[in-house]
Amino acid sequence: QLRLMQFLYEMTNRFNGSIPDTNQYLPAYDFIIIGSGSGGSVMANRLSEVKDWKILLLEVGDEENFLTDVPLTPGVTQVSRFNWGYKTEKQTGACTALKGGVCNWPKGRAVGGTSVINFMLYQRGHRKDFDGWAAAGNDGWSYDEVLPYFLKSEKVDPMLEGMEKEFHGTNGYLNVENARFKTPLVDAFLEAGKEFGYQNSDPNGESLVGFSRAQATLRNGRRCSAAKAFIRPAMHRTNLHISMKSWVTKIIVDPVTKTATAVEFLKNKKRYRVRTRKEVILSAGTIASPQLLMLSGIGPREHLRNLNIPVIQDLKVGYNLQDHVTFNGLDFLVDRPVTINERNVQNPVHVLDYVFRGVGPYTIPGGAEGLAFVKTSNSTFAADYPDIEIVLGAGGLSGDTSGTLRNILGITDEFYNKVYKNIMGKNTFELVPVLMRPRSRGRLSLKSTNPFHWPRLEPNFYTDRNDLVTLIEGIRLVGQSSCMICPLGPVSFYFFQCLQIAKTRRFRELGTRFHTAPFPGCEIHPFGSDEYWECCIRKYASSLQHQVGTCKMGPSYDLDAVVNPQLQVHGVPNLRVVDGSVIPVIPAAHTNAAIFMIGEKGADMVKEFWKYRGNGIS
Ligand SMILES: Cc1cc2nc3c(=O)[nH]c(=O)nc-3n(C[C@H](O)[C@H](O)[C@H](O)COP(=O)(O)OP(=O)(O)OC[C@H]3O[C@@H](n4cnc5c(N)ncnc54)[C@H](O)[C@@H]3O)c2cc1C
Repeated sequence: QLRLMQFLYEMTNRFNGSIPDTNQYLPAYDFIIIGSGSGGSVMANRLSEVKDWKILLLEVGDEENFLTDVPLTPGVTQVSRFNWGYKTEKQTGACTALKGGVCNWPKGRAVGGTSVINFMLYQRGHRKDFDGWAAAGNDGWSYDEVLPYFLKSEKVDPMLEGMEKEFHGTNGYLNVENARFKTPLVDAFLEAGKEFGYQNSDPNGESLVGFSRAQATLRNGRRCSAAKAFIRPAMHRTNLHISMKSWVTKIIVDPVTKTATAVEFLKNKKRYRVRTRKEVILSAGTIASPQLLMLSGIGPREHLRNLNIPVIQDLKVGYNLQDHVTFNGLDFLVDRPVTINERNVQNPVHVLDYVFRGVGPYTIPGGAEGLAFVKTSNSTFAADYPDIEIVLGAGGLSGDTSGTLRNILGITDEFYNKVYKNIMGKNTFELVPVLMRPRSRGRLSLKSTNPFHWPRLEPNFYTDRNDLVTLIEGIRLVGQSSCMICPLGPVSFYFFQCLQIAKTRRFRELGTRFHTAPFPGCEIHPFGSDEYWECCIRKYASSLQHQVGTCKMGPSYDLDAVVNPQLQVHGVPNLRVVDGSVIPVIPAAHTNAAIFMIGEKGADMVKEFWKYRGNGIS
């Protein structure tokens, strides 16, 4: 089956052409873009629209392949060369029972960056998220000001379920669809929402709160990565040079003028230095962008001095690290074969459906079928401002017979065998609560001056205890309620606290039961008590891989800011950062959509900036 898929992929590529990879460089380019992830790919496309500008795009990785295309199985890509494979430092209170006692932080290494290995969910966040950015002094970043850029990048499927039309774009490069298959679970999930008094909403519409089908970056049932969306349409422009397998080791900044002047990189063991006439655009992502800044002398003075790096600009690079934590492993058994597991999708009919028609279970993005944005009783936010997301996964951990999902999460075989072995291969699905508004902040710093060493990653999950309490509330919504008396009334949010999704009518009809095998190491606590869930979270909860914030955007009076609202590095002319690292506060959303938006807006800012300067837009 895989060979057939590969053959067809290669045929398609031969027809569409591979991305041209340059080995010949001009001495200078107008713009040098470092990293072709979601932010960098949009920049490469939009800046090369200006025919007079010469653009160089440098990327460590290479082209995606037929395996990365399959929406259902992104886990497979994480055991491939497409993953940087970062791991955090050991934390005292998080990921303690995962492999090596660390959290896995996969990141994409490819043209298209992390959008080549991610779970493809497309979702922007709440109006208040962006209004909050603007209120912190980031002029131009309020919801009303960023919405046009979300719409600009998007090409929505006109058949999108529950779509609020005015919140979707139709002429962009990035395709957004629902999966071309659904299990009965997603209808049960939407019905559960209604039973709780929630609307079935468009997760990118006016109100974020509610239950919905997942929207995803898919094109005709296949992954629509940043490379497919933004690089392929631009790859034959003569003013855009793309260089793959090119590892940037340093940005050259003049120590006197503090201006970014060139970029150094390594390709095929050869070292290159290429100059910029206008700007270096740093889009290497939340981990590599701050690392490169610090290696280039831009970062916290004391930290750089300790490593003998000459300090060019003292900025709080690497602070403000934020992420969404999530608790996997809440599996539910059902009597009927309505779930997706590795065994039942191997049916050749499903494979052929996917290969020839782009339909069937293989089109479900990462197995995620539904999303709910809800508010817990722990929240002090306004009623329409959710603090927990619940993702409906059409399969459970017990269906992970190959071990791929376990591997991503960093779950040990010992844990798996104790909790899931006796239900392995049975019909299960999972409900995954995600903490949407984390208050804990982590830090990224250098371990050495070697650009090929991973930096030190310290997420500091749950250092603000409120995060833990909210996540426990999230678990109670889906798994095990402690509520005895429901304060029934018009405010459905309170009512919701006392119910569990799996006990609603449609789920009951499917014969849904919560799998209650206790998690090893936590049996000492009464099952379902706060102490029990706290223990489970600290040992086994992991990340949804939404790390952002390490080159925080903020005005000049914000002492923690690294870039200004124009995305220019404070005090360093000709250097901008355009990727997830600039996000000041993580939105209540899967982060990719916001980063495409940042790319679109960043490109317009660059065009506007150079309009009235030499060799601007003609
Ligand atoms: C497993 C996983 C699942 C996810 N699922 C979702 C989801 O369902 N929905 C969602 O919205 N978000 C999801 N995300 C998050 C989302 O994909 C990322 O936030 C987003 O893609 C990051 O974009 P970026 O441009 O900031 O960085 P990236 O896309 O990571 O791009 C950075 C690029 O820079 C390159 N690079 C790094 N260092 C160098 C260097 N020194 N020289 C040259 N190039 C370099 C990298 O190889 C990479 O291509 C997921 C992430 C992961 C890891």
